[in-house]
Amino acid sequence: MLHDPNRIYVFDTTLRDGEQVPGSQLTTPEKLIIAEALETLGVDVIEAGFPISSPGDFNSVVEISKLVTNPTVCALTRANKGDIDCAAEALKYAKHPRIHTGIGSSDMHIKFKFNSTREAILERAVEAVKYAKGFVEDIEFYAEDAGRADNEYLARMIEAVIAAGATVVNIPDTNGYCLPEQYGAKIKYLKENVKNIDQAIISVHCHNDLGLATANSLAGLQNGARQVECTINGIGERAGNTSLEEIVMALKVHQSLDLHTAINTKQLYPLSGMVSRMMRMPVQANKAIVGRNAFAHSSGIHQDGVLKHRENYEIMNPEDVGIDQSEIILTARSGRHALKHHLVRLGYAIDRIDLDQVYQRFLELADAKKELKDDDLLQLMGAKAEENIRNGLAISTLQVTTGDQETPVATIKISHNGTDYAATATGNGPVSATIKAIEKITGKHIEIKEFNIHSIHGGSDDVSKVDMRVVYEDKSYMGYGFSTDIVRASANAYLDALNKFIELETVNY
Ligand SMILES: CC(=O)SCCNC(=O)CCNC(=O)[C@H](O)C(C)(C)COP(=O)(O)OP(=O)(O)OC[C@H]1O[C@@H](n2cnc3c(N)ncnc32)[C@H](O)[C@@H]1OP(=O)(O)O
Ligand SMILES: CC(C)C(=O)C(=O)O
Repeated sequence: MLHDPNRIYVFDTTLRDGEQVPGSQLTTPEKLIIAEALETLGVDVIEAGFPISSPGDFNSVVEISKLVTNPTVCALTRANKGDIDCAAEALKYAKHPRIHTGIGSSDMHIKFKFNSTREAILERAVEAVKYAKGFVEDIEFYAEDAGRADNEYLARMIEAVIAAGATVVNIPDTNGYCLPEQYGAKIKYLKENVKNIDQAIISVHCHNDLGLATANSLAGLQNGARQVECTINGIGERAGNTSLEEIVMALKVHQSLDLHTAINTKQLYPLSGMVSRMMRMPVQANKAIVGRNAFAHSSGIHQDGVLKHRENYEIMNPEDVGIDQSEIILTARSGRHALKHHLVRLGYAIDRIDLDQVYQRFLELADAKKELKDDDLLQLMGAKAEENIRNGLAISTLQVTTGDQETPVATIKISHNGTDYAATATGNGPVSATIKAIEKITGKHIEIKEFNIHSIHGGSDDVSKVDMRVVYEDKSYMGYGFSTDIVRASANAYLDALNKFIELETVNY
């Protein structure tokens, strides 16, 4: 029945089981956006809803059926005629419709949910499949709570529903009860003991109550299941479902399993963000594959390892899941390699930096601030330029007079190797006077190509950040400066750029 015996069909139930999460209900237009993205992702089946549950859900199944082309559109029902009639009606525009019907299979459910017997429930299961078969060809049967069901009874039920026309048989671990070995053994048992099992695809549908949903689904696939039911970000009833991104990437990373899906993995991260925003379900930072920290390294030994060879600490390429690149986060646990990496990225000539000196001051700031961003580093480098950058130029004093009735004049003292060098210049404003005074000291013609002033937090007493791009001998250099005084911030930015290229022996004092 399957063309490729190693192909795993991905059945996405974000819009049905995922949407059962309290507070995550979606409108039909929102569901359509997600359904379209799921089609682009390459899922094989979209479980679009439970049509009998509400007019809104019915309408969503209708609209998704009209919208998508390639994936099968599936609608959930209980094992009764009313639900099945309603699902069939909702699916009437689907190019590939599937009805997903079923009933409890564990003694717990049979006794305490249905107050019934094994035989009576088996009969209802068969009747439901036969009835659904009257509407569509593709019928999936779910044996709810199969994780806790007796295997021998479960096998009888599965054999009977396949004989009645089920094309897919879903073996849900509804309560996330099983251990991977137990769940794998259950699928193996069905493969070996259901006579007509080759006439249907076995599907795994695992919940995450013990954090084992992905492991259990994998165990099921390794034992012969060929469809996996999952949700984006693993959302779903209680602790959630198998996470689509985890199962897909586990199969991709472990090529030796020789099982593959048709998922375009580069869509995983963008879709995770879309679902999280629309369903108001934040993704935990350490969530595998799509969490904020999944490709972020913050401790020095790991950062050094990643910078030397990414695979030292990454088993996947972030680009494969749609994340641009791994991140090296600067914290007090970072080492010199990570610090150096960021300084080089920001344009500092590392051979001119006293790294040990900068590192000590970096640690003090990181202990206080937890995580350092680019602006923190730039400020750190600008604040004590002379100590940070070997033979760097730094402002000792700056005196500026300006006003609308007088020509702006700047007198600046720049220190170098413990000696101050002074110059005075006029300009058409206080910044231009200051830059000209610095030019007099260096004796270089340096063109300023870009010059931006930002306030960091807002407010007139704020710290200003200046970024400046200068060109010298046909090369561009960025400089950054910080100060509560915008003239001084501008001078700091200019000197920061100069410190990246100017040869100090040639400075014209
Ligand atoms: C494991 C899962 O995730 S299953 C899917 C769960 N999702 C949902 O329940 C969301 C949608 N549900 C709903 O909108 C509503 O529960 C409805 C419309 C389905 C039913 O609403 P109500 O008719 O008011 O019944 P209610 O939900 O209170 O109780 C469920 C009834 O369905 C029966 N039932 C439960 N599962 C099945 C089944 N698979 N097949 C047949 N009957 C079932 C229960 O025994 C109970 O019947 P009873 O009234 O004879 O005791
Ligand atoms: C309806 C079935 C497939 C289900 O969601 C479960 O058993 O968890």
